[in-house]
Amino acid sequence: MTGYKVANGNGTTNGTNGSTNGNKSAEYIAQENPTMCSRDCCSGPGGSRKGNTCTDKKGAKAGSLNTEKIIPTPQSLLGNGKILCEITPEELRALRVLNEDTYPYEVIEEIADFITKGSGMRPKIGIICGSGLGSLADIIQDPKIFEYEKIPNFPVSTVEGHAGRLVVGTLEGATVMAMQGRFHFYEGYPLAKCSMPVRVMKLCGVEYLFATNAAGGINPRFAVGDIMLMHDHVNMLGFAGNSPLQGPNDPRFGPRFPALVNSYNKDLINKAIEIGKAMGIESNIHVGVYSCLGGPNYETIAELKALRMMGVDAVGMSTVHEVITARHCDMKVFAFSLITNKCATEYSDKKDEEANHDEVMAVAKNRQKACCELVARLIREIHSASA
Ligand SMILES: O=P(O)(O)O[C@H]1O[C@H](CO)[C@@H](O)[C@H]1O
Ligand SMILES: Nc1nc2[nH]cnc2c(=O)[nH]1
Repeated sequence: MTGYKVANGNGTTNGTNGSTNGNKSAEYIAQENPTMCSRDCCSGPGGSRKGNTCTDKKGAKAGSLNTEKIIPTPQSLLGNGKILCEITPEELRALRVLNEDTYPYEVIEEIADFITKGSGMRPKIGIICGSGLGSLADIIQDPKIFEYEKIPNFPVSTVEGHAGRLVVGTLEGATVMAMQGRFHFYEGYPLAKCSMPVRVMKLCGVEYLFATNAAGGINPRFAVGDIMLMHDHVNMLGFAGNSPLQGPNDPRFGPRFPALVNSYNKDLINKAIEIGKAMGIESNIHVGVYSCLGGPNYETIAELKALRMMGVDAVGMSTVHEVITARHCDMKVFAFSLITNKCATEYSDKKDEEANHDEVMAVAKNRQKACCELVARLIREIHSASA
């Protein structure tokens, strides 16, 4: 039998070993001493059935605190403390993984195997396409396409401008895999889940992460359509105590306390500057600091002023946790922001100074050619240097 326990009073399940005796049904075993009564139990905390006297001490104690907590399994379904669920062990495992904030090494390995076997490739470069920058994956040759929903244990994209496909193939001779759609914290995914695909990339064989994003320009020298090569970041979600590396550390990925100085590869930044010159867009290329906020709302003027004072040049809602995860597992990182809007740092009633996602997408579409060329040329350099 499974050893899965029904709620511990706040509605969470404690999965330990997912094995069963092979029956179609998996058995849930009710906790012996539930800390709370269910709706159907009594008139104690969470209980609604009149005249049913509960003798549970914990329930009574919680009642005196007047807290309204409910375990999600109705008492009436528990029978002898057991309920039978018509789900297979595989479904049970998938449910567990989808509800978890962390992905065990073995699950990441399974996803990576699915991709390498399905594509017949071990890509060396991983690309994450920012909002409206999905065309970075369209230039991949001989693409093998994996819809996110068909990849086992993979989240799905929910944001416009993020198609939700993984594209594996070659670009300028190098083997690459590109995420046409990333996962954001504001979609409801924990940070570890948002950046889980970076670990998949690592186990597929990826050595270089190219992370791209659409961002608001705070530096007054930046114009809409400019490209900011990231040389550092300010992790606002980290300031708030949130990290993709929270929880038990698996040393097969990296150390418990990774250093993040020099996270953004200087050689790649310098090469990109050279490429920008060769493309004739050097005045549109900057090097700067990106900051990630949780979103989905854009920033207030006071927040933008504060970010500017902190030395931030561009602001978005992504990338930082992906970079942290990539550095943790020792990948080389190149990242850039396409400046899709200028962030106002003075109060104004002008509606056109407010950021909006349609504008973000439109600018990204306009500048996709330059972004694609920059990425392709840099990949060519990496590939020819290693050949
Ligand atoms: O960072 P990417 O995914 O490029 O998208 C940016 O653009 C969206 C807001 O317009 C947010 O998701 C923000 O993070
Ligand atoms: N947080 C944030 N994300 C963005 N993505 C594109 N533009 C912006 C912006 O102005 N702020």
